Amino acid sequence: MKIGYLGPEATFTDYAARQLFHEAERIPFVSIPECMDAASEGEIDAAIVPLENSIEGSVNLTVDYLVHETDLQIAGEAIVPIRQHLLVHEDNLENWRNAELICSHPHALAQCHKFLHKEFKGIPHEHMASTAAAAKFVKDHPERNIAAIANSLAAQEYEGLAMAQQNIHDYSYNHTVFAVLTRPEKALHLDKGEDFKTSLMITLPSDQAGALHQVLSAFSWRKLNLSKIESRPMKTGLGKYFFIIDINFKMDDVLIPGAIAELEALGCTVKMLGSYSSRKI
Ligand SMILES: O=C(O)C(=O)Cc1ccccc1
Repeated sequence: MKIGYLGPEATFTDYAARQLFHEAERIPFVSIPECMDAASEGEIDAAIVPLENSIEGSVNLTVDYLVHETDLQIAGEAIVPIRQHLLVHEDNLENWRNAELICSHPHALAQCHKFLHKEFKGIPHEHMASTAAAAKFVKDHPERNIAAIANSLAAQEYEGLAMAQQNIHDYSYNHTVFAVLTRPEKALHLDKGEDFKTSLMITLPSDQAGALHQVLSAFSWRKLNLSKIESRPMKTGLGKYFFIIDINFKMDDVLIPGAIAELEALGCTVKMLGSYSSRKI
């Protein structure tokens, strides 16, 4: 089995992939869209990508690409604790406080905002495609006093890096949800998690007073508990949004199909994004 992930080696996504698929061939991709395209085109069996973070919220690139650009479905999710560290080239270890540039994935930089504000006020940040891409960049440029924010796996994998500061994330409860995405027809066996979820993308009929209220009541009177409701721009004009709704319930024959039929009768369009189990790793 071939599993694609946001690379290079030693990203948090790679860590999630290693935990979820012990035997699989893991293939790194330089960006989330490239990884998802490879899954859509059948080059890989599944794509693992970050979906949501407890500090920063949804990974919009993943959500938008999933909804607008692919027909992939969520086959499972894994919740991973995130610990961020400051990595420098070992030649610069003594001098890490004078680093002239801090690079990482935008979410990692945001998760360490207080630390960066305290230790590196006024020092520029450079956004990279992933934390491990930043770690590799620092490893490849020993002549520059620069630092990466990345995980301990990256500190081990990229020889020449040293951990200047450990656990620099601002909040101890820092978790990311990684999604396993597959083509709809692909049956993928994943170890069952503790919880089940069903995710829907819903667009409301335009200019109808109380439409969102009616949508929510379709779930409410069926006692379908929602764990997320989020709006994202349709990208077709200002003020046009769709909703992502997560139901804490596995797809069944009665309740969820009934709710979907009710929403469609209200004039909503509904797209199933997946019904899957959620695991903590
Ligand atoms: O960049 C990585 O390592 C990723 O896997 C994406 C990410 C970035 C920050 C927190 C969690 C996941």
